[in-house]
Amino acid sequence: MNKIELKNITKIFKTKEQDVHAVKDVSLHVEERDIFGVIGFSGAGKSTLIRCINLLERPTNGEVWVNGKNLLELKPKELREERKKIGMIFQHFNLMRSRTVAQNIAFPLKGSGLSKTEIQAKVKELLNLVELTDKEHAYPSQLSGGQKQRVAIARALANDPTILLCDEATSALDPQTTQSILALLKDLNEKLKITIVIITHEMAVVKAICNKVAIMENGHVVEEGGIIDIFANPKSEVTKNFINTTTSIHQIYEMIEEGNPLVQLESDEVMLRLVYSSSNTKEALMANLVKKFNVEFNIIFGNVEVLSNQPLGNLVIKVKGNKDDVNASINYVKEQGVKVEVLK
Ligand SMILES: Nc1ncnc2c1ncn2[C@@H]1O[C@H](COP(=O)(O)OP(=O)(O)OP(=O)(O)O)[C@@H](O)[C@H]1O
Repeated sequence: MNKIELKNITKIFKTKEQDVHAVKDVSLHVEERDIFGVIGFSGAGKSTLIRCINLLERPTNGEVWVNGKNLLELKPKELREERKKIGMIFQHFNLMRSRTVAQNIAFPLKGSGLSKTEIQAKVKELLNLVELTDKEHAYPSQLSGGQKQRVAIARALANDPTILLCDEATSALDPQTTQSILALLKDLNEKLKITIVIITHEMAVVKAICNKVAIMENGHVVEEGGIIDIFANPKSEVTKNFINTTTSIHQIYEMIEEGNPLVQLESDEVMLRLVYSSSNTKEALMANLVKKFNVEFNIIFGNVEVLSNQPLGNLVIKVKGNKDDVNASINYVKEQGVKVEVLK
C-alpha cells in the first residue's frame, strides 16, 4: 500500500484578476519510509502540492489518499484524526513566541486525553529525540534558527505521526545547520520509521537525504524517480540544471565551449563522460579498458558521491587510440552498464 497517493491533483486559485493554476494534474506515490523530495524553482507549485497532502489546501480536482484513506471523503472529525498522523514543519518554524519550548511542544497534545504528567514525560522524550533537553524552559526568541526548527520538529512529532511534511524546512538556515537538521530528519526516518516528504529549491537537500525525487516546473511534475536514476540519467532540462548546481561537472562543459586548452584533443583522441553507480560496475573497468583494447586514457575530472547509501561516480576521460579501438572500448564500457556521453 502506498503511504501517500496523490491522483491527478489540480489546484486553481481564483483571484480577482485571474485564475492561477498552481498545480496541474499531478499524480505521486510515496511509499512507507520514503524520504521523498519535491524540487522546483519558486512558483513551481511545490508548497501548494505539499499542502494538498494534509488538506491545508483542498485540491480543485483529484484524490488525496493517505494511509489508505481518501481524505477528501472524510467527515471533519475523521479528518482531524487522520491529520494527527501527518506532522508538518515550515521554513519559518511557526512557533508561539509567548510560550516556552516545552509549552510549544505540548500544544498539540491538548485534548489528547493524556494527563499532565504524561504530557510532561512525552515532552521530555521529544526534547531528547531532537537533542534540546537543556532548552525546555527557553523562549523561541532565545534560540538559534536550527534550535527553533528542532522545537518545531518535536512539536510536529507530538502525536506520533507516521508522516512528516517539510515545507522548505531548511531554507532559512545556514549550510551547517541545514546539514544537522537534515541529519536529524534522516535519523527520525530510520528510528521512528516515519515517511518524509520534503519540498525544497535546493538540490543539495535532495542529495543529502532523499531516496526519491520529483521535479516540478510550472505546476507539473516533469520527472520523478529513484535518486540514483535521476542523477545518473536526468531527462528534462530543468532536472539537469538542478543537478548541475550541485556538481562541478558543468565547468567541463563550459571549458569545452570556451575552447580551453586543458580540454583540447589530439586527432586520435575522444573525450567521454562516464556516469556509473556501484550496482552497474562489477568489473575493474579502467584496467580492463587498457588490457582489452589498444587505447590509453587520461582522467580529466572525477568524483564519487554517495546518494541514498549508493555511490554515484562521474568521470571525464580522454581516450587515445585508433578509431576502431576507441569505438570498441566505448561499446565495452556501455556493456558494463555505464552511461557514456561523447563530449568531444
Ligand atoms: N493563496 C493563493 N492565492 C493565489 N495564488 C496563489 C496562492 N498560493 C499560491 N499561489 C500561486 O500559485 C503558484 C504556485 O505557488 P507555490 O507557493 O505553490 O509555489 P512554490 O513552488 O512553493 O514556490 P515558493 O518556493 O516561492 O513558495 C504561484 O504562482 C503562486 O503565486
